[in-house]
Order: sequence, then C-alpha cells, then structure tokens
Amino acid sequence: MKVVLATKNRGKLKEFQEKLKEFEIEVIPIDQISNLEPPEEKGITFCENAYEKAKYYSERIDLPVIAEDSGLEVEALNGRPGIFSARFAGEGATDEENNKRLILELKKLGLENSPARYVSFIFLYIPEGMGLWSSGEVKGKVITEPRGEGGFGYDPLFIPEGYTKTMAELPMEEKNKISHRGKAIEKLVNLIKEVKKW
Ligand SMILES: O=c1nc[nH]c2c1ncn2[C@H]1C[C@H](O)[C@@H](COP(=O)(O)OP(=O)(O)OP(=O)(O)O)O1
Ligand SMILES: [Mg+2]
Repeated sequence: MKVVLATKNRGKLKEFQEKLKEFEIEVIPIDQISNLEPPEEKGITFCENAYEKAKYYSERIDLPVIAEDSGLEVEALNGRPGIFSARFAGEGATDEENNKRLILELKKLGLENSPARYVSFIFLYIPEGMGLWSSGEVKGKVITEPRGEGGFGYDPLFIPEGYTKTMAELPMEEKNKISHRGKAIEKLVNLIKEVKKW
C-alpha cells in the first residue's frame, strides 16, 4: 500500500516513512506529486488543521492524502505555543528561532523547566470516501539547555517522562515508539485495517 503525505517538514516525513515501513505502507511525499503551495493553517485546533491540510491536497490531486498537525503545549505558558508551535518566533521561523523563543519565555518566568506535552493529530482524507483521524500525545518536560542532534523542532529541549535524555538524543526508532506521532500513526494503521476488513 502507498499513501501520500502532505508535509513540508522533512523530520516528520522521515518519521512517518520509518514508522509506516513496519506496516508495509510506503509514504510518498506530496512534493513528488504536486508543487501546490501549502494551505494556510487557519484552524483553531490541531484536528481542524490536519483535516484542512489533507482535504486541500486530496481534492486537488484526487488521491487519498494523510496530513498531520502537531505541536508542543507547555504548562508554564498555559499551553502555548500549541497550534502556533511552528510560528512561535514568527511566520517562517526556523526550529532554532522557535527554540530560542521558548527558552526566553521560560527564563522570563524564572524557570529552568516546565511540564509539557507533544500532541499530534493525523487525518487521512479519502476522495468521495470516509475520512479517518487519530491522535497521540507524549508527556514530559521542557528544559532551557538544548541537548542532542537528532529529531527536529523542539526535540533538543524536550525530555519524555521516564527518560533523562532529550528527544533529540534518542535514536529515531526509539522516539517513534514513544512519541505523540508514533502513537497516532499506530492508531491510524489500526483504523485502516478495520476499514479494510469491511
Ligand atoms: O516530534 C516533534 N519534535 C519536535 N518538535 C515537534 C514535533 N512535533 C511537532 N513539533 C513542533 C515542530 C513545529 O514547530 C510544530 C509542528 O507544526 P506543523 O504545522 O504540524 O508542522 P510543519 O509546519 O513543520 O509542517 P507541515 O504543516 O507542512 O506538516 O510543532
Ligand atoms: Mg505547518
């Protein structure tokens, strides 16, 4: 089975490819199929953004499309950056700029860490069919001293519960076992299997 993934994020793409390989699903990146500009993420929830991204591409290329919207919710920041994680330091911000902003916001509050969680919502949009969605989360804490070279985004600042290493210090295989995205992907695969039984 092959499925198109609508993302411009290389880190996400690699994690989807690696995880879905376990289930013999091949992931084709959207930019191999179309050079459409990504839609604006205007939703107020992860779920809405994932749905809108998947629908946007699926309707235009007439194939089933998976999209994901994810982010980091930090307790000390009342759940921010949340759906704004990718643009925390402004539109088009790099991971490094977003990480700096997070460190600054925590330091402004006099904190060196805070409980936090990563959230992932995935939507599989099927033209003229039913859609499927799943979600996952991983709890942990964020710190103000980045560590590690792996992963992407806020991973150098995120320590999963029960670990001493940051997400960026874990091999991708291990991150995929415990991460918000890994869990959401597993749930989606189970839903696909259910539908295929009909
Ligand atoms: O496992 C993760 N490890 C580190 N950081 C993460 C992770 N998962 C989400 N994040 C952060 C990165 C980005 O700042 C935002 C996602 O934003 P989100 O809009 O879903 O993705 P994106 O704009 O990078 O790519 P796209 O929309 O094309 O899929 O949350
Ligand atoms: Mg995005």
